[in-house]
Amino acid sequence: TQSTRPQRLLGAVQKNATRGDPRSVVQAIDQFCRQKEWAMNVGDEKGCILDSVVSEVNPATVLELGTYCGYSTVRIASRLPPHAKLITLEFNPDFAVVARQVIAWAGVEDKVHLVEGASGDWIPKMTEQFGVKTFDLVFLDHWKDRYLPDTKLMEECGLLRKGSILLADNVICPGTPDYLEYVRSSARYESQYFKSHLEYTKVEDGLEKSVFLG
Ligand SMILES: CNc1ncnc2c1ncn2[C@@H]1O[C@H](/C=C/CNC(=O)c2cc(-c3ccc(F)cc3)cc(O)c2O)[C@@H](O)[C@H]1O
Ligand SMILES: [Mg+2]
Repeated sequence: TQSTRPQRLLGAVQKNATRGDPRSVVQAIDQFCRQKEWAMNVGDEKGCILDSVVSEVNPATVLELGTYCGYSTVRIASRLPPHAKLITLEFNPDFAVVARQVIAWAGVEDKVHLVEGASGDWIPKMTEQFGVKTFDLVFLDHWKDRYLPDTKLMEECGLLRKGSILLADNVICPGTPDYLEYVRSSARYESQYFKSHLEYTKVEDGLEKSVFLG
C-alpha cells in the first residue's frame, strides 16, 4: 500500500539522522522538505526564531498545539532546561504515530508528553491531568481558525499567567486574521511580529510573539 508523506519524512529521518542527535533530525527533515517533498513544518528559517524565543523564555512548561510530524517538538524540546516539560497535542493518530518515532529518534522523549486528542478537549484538562498550573510558553501551529478560540479557552482555564508567551506560526500564510487582530488590539497582550518566510519557500510569512499581561 502507498506510504504517506509523514511516513516518507520519518523514513528520511531514520535513514539520514543520527539517533539521539536532535540537530541531525531537524536537518534531515529540512533536507527532505527542500529536496523531496514540501511539508508544513515550521522549517529552518522560522525555526531559528522559534529557537531564540525558547532560549530567551527558558520555559519550565510548554504547550504545543499541533504536533504534526514532531519537527518543532524536537526543536523546542532540545532547548529546554532539565526537568522542563513540553506537552504537545495532536488529534490525527497517523501523524501522532510518526511524531512519536521522530521524537524518539531525536532522543528527547523524556521532555515530551505527546497527547493524542483535540486541543478543545484537552486544554480544560491540563491542570487535573498533568498538574500544570500555567504555561510559560505556548506554540500555536494547528488549524489556523482555532488559534483564537483556543487562546480564549486557555485564558478562561487560567493557563496563562502574567508574562506567559504565545508564539504563533503562519500569521501571514495561510494567515490567522482574527487571532492577529485579537492579540494586537487587546490590552491584555503585548504583541510583536517576526517577519520571515513560509517554510522552504520565498513567500512571506511570520511568527507573532504575544506576551500575556494578566
Ligand atoms: C483543533 N484542535 C486540534 N487539536 C489537536 N491537533 C490538531 C488540531 N487542529 C489541527 N491539529 C493537528 O495540527 C496539524 C495541523 C496544522 C495546520 N497547519 C497548516 O495548515 C499549515 C499550512 C501551511 C501552508 C501554507 C501554504 C500553503 F500553500 C499550504 C499550506 C503552512 C503551515 O506552517 C501550517 O502550519 C495537524 O497535524 C493536525 O492533525
Ligand atoms: Mg505552521
